[in-house]
Amino acid sequence: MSSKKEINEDLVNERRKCNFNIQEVTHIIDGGVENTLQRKKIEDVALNGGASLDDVPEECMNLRERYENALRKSCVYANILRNELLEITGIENFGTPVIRRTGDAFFKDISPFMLHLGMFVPTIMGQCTAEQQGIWLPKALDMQIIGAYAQTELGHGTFIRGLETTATYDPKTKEFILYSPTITSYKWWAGGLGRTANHCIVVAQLYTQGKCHGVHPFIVQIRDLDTHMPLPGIKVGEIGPRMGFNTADNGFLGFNHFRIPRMNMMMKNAQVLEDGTYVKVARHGKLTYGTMVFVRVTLVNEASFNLSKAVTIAVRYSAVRRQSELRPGSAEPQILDYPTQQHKLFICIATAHAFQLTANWLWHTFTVVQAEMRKGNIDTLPELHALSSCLKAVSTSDAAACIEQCRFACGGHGYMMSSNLPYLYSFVAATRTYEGDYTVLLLQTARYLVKAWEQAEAKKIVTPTVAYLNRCFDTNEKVAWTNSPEGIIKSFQAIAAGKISLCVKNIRQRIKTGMDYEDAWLMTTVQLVSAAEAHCRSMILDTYWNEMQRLTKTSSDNVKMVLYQLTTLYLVYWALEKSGDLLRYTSITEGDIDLLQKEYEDLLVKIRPNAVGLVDAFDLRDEILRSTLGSYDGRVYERLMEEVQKNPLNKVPVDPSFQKYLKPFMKSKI
Ligand SMILES: CCCCC/C=C\C/C=C\C/C=C\C/C=C\C/C=C\CC/C=C/C(=O)SCCNC(=O)CCNC(=O)[C@H](O)C(C)(C)COP(=O)(O)OP(=O)(O)OC[C@H]1O[C@@H](n2cnc3c(N)ncnc32)[C@H](O)[C@@H]1OP(=O)(O)O
Ligand SMILES: Cc1cc2nc3c(=O)[nH]c(=O)nc-3n(C[C@H](O)[C@H](O)[C@H](O)COP(=O)(O)OP(=O)(O)OC[C@H]3O[C@@H](n4cnc5c(N)ncnc54)[C@H](O)[C@@H]3O)c2cc1C
Repeated sequence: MSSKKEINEDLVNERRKCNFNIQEVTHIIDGGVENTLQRKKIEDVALNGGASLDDVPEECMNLRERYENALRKSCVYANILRNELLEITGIENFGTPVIRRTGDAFFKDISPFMLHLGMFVPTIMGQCTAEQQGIWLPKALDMQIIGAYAQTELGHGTFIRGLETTATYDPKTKEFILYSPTITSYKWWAGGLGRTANHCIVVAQLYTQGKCHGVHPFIVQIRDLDTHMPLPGIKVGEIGPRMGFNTADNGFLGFNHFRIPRMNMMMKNAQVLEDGTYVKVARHGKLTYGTMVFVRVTLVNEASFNLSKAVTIAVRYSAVRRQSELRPGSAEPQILDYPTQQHKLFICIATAHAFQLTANWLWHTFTVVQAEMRKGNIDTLPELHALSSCLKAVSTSDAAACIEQCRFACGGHGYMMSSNLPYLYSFVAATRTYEGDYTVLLLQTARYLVKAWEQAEAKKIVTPTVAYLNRCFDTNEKVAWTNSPEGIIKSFQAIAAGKISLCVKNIRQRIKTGMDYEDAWLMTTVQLVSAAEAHCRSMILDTYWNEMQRLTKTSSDNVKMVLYQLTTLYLVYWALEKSGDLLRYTSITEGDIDLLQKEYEDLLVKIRPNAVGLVDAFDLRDEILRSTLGSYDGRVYERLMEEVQKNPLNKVPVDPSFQKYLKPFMKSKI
C-alpha cells in the first residue's frame, strides 16, 4: 500500500466521510476476527515470499511466452504453497478459498496448476479407496505428479451418460484398455491437460464381462515423468486460444488401446474384481459426480470474490474520475455522485455480500451432508444437488452480469486489460458454463422442485429449503404484500411456489392432451428454468437477510446501519426487478411499486458516503486486485501511464514494420 501522502485526494476525502468501522465489516465478510487474522497471515506469507509480478504484462506476451511465464510463476507459487502455506492451514485445507485467492497475485489469467489443485486432488480424496489414496494423494499433494480432470469430450459435456471413451477390463492382464472410438470421443477442455499434466482423471464408460456399467473415473498417467513425452497410445495437446483461461492450458486427449492397471479405476463407489466381476459399493448412483458438487459449492464463493474485486475497482475509480458538469461552469463532479452510477455499483457491493454469506451457508450444508454420507445416510444428497446446482447457476450468472456492469461503470479505461475487469469478466463468464451450464443446472433444480411440489400436494413433509411450498400450497391465493424485508422474502417464496405450481399444472395438461411425460417436461422447460431461478432467488434473499441479522447482532450501531441499508437495497432491487412477478403472485399495487422505487433511490443516497469504505472493507490487497484503476491509493492516471511504458510496442520510436509494409504501401500509389 502506498504512503498516505500519495493517496488521491478524492479517496482521502471519501475515507474521511465513511462513518463506520471498516475492520468490523471486514471481520463479518471473513466470518470472524480469527479468520481475518488467518487470511492476513496467509497473504503475508504467500505474497511477501515472492509474488512474482511481471515486468511485461501477461497480455502483451505471445501464446507460448504466456504459457511459459504462467508455468514459471506456478512453480514459484506451488513451492510457497507446499512449503509454507499448508503448514499454516493444515494439509486437509489445501483448497481453502483464502489460499486460492492468494494465487491471483501471481496470475492475472489462470495457473496451469489450477485444475490439479481444484479437481484432481479433490477427486482422489472423494473417489478413491483409502488404499488408493495412500498411493496417489501424497504424490499429488506434493506435486510429484500433476493432474487434470478429463471428463468433457468434443461431442459431449453436459450429457455425461453420453460420453464415448471406453475403459474395457481385460481379466487376462488385469488391466483396463482405454479407447477413443470417434473424433467426438476425444477428451476436450480439461485445464492443465494440454502441456502440463502427466496424469489425469479420465471419465469413461466401463465395460466388463461384456456389459457396460456406465461412466466411472480412472486415474491415468499420460506422460513420462522424466521426459514429459506422451506415452505410446496417447494423443494429447492444447485446444487453442479462447475468450479467457488462456494460460490454463486446456487440452485434448485421445487413447489408442491404452492399458492401465486395474487398480487405476477409482474404486470408492464401485469396483471391478480381478476376475472382472462388477461390484457396486455406493448406495447412490450419482456419487461418482461428487467432485462436480464440491466444485459447484466452491464456485459460489468464487463468484462473490471476483465480484468484490470488480466492484472495488469500479467504486474507487468512480471516486477518482470526474466528468461533465451539473450546472454551467461548476466543477466536474466525481462520477460516483451520479445516481445512475450508484445504481450500477451499489447493487454489486450488496450482491458480493449476499453471495459470500450464501456461500458460507452452502459450504456448511455441504460439510453436514458429507458427514452424513460418511455415516451411510445419503438422504440429504438430492437436496444438496438441487441447492448447489441453482446457487452455482445464479451466482455465476449474476456475478458475470455485475462485473460487466462494473466495466461499463469505468467507461473506456474499463476496457483496458490493465484495469483487470476484462480478465475478471472472462473468468467469471466461463463459470456460468463449466461445471454444468446455467440452464442445465437450473433444470436439475426444477426436477427436485416438481417432486417437492408433488410431496407438498400429498401432504408429505418436504425438506427444509422447500418447506415454504407447504405453506403456499395451503393458501392457494395471492400473498398479501407487505413492504418489509420479511414481506419481500415471503413474496419471493410465493413467486417460486406459484411458478412451480404452474409448471406442474402445465405438464399435467400437456400429458392430458396425449403427450408423454418427457415431451410435456420438454415443452415446459422455459417455465421450469424460471421457477428454479425464482426458488434460488428466494433462498439467496432469505439467507442474506437472516445471516446478516445474525452476524451483526453484536456490531456497532453504524455498522449495523450501513449493512442494513445494503441488505435492504438488495431486497428492494430484486423486488423492483421482479415487479411483474410480484403483481402476478402477490397483492402488490402500482402505488406500492412507486414506494419501493422511492425507497431504492433514498437508499442510494444513504449508502453514497460509505461507498469507498464498503469496498475497502473487502480488504483486497493491491497485489491481488492487479488493476490500474482500482488500487488503494487511487493513482489511476499515473498507473495507466506507467503501464504504457511496459508495452513492448513502445520500446522503439518507429516500429520495424513501418519500413516493411507501411512505407512501401504509402509510396505504391503514385
Ligand atoms: C498455482 C495454483 C493456483 C492457485 C490455486 C489454489 C488452490 C485451488 C483450490 C481450489 C480452487 C477453488 C475453486 C475453483 C476450483 C476449480 C475450478 C476451476 C476450474 C474448473 C474448470 C471446469 C471443470 C469442468 O467443467 S469439469 C466437467 C463438469 N461437467 C459437468 O458439470 C457436466 C454437467 N452435467 C451433469 O452434471 C449431468 O450430466 C446432469 C446434467 C446433471 C444429468 O446427469 P445424468 O447422468 O444424465 O442424469 P440422469 O441419469 O438424467 O439422472 C438424473 C438424476 O441424477 C441426479 N443427479 C444428477 N447429478 C447429480 C449429482 N451431482 N449429485 C447427486 N444427484 C445427481 C438428479 O437429481 C436426478 O435425480 P432424480 O432422477 O431422482 O430426479
Ligand atoms: C473455461 C472452461 C474450462 C473447462 N474445464 C474443463 C475441465 O477441466 N474438465 C472438463 O472435463 N471439462 C471442462 N470444461 C467443459 C465444461 O464442463 C463444459 O463445457 C460444460 O459442462 C458445458 O457442456 P458443453 O460444452 O457440452 O455444452 P452443451 O451441453 O453442448 O451446451 C450448449 C447449449 O445447449 C444447452 N443444452 C444442453 N443440454 C441441454 C438440456 N438437456 N436441456 C436444455 N438445454 C441444454 C445448454 O444450455 C447450452 O446453452 C471447461 C469448459 C470451459 C469453458
